[in-house]
Amino acid sequence: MNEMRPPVVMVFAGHDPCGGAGIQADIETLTSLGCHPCTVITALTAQDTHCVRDFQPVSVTFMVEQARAVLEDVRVDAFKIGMTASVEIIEAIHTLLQDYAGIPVVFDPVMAAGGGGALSKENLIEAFTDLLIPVTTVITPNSLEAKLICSDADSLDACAQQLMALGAGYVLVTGGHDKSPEIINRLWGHRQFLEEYKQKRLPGDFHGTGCTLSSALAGYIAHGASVAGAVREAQAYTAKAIHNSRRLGMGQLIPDRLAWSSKAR
Ligand SMILES: Nc1ncnc2c1ncn2[C@@H]1O[C@H](COP(=O)(O)OP(=O)(O)O)[C@@H](O)[C@H]1O
Ligand SMILES: Cc1ncc(COP(=O)(O)O)c(N)n1
Repeated sequence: MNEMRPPVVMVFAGHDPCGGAGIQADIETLTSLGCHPCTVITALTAQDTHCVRDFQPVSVTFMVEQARAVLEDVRVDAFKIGMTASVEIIEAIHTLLQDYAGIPVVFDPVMAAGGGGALSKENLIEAFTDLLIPVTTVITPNSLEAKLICSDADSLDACAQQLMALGAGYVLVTGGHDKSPEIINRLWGHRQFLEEYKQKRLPGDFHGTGCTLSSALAGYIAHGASVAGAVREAQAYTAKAIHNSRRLGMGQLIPDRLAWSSKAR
């Protein structure tokens, strides 16, 4: 037996059968960073490398049963929340997290797929703001999600301040959707702007980049990194996965999240 215990991250997320986003992206990312993912499926989706065709949330009772079974057995070092699909599922995750306060929570407020297609049939914003953001350590909206959640804010800074006032410890707004030649990600924490990260935009459209970045962030935090340190490392990890993306279908490219750990590539 190996006595070394890897950091454990419990992920709440949906399944993407093309393997580019969702729970598979989370498993690949966390595993290649030396963490052990415990995965609670919130929804099944029918999607390809282009877009989402449909999805079905899982039974809430059964989702809670999945999570409780693991939480009563395994010590978890961080939570990551991705696709939540319904208000009912958000309520259940909120109730679960109440019993595990103090464990860092990385929340990627997924509402739609990057390539197109809703990943919820109802408006989740009120449930996000009332139930998940107050228990979040780091929220990772892309700039569109930040503006949707904070619809009355007139700048990204105002969005971030609003998210922190709701209870998020840190806000990382990602700029993958901005279409500028340079991608700018911005980090706020402790009610103030902390840092801006610029990187060259690689040509192409990529599937599951937000899932990869937020899982990597949860992984580094589970390893004990500070939030600012984890943000830097997670961006480097994501950049490498995107740089090594492969064309598997006719739509978006799929980042190679194993490129990090494999010397053969
Ligand atoms: N074309 C790209 N070139 C380089 N990095 C990218 C590219 N697209 C995304 N990324 C990286 O992945 C991160 C997350 O992607 P983004 O599209 O912002 O999130 P989401 O998938 O949640 O919409 C970006 O902040 C950036 O660091
Ligand atoms: C099951 C699932 N979860 C999340 C996303 C969003 O992915 P992205 O990282 O491209 O925003 C997705 N397309 N499918």
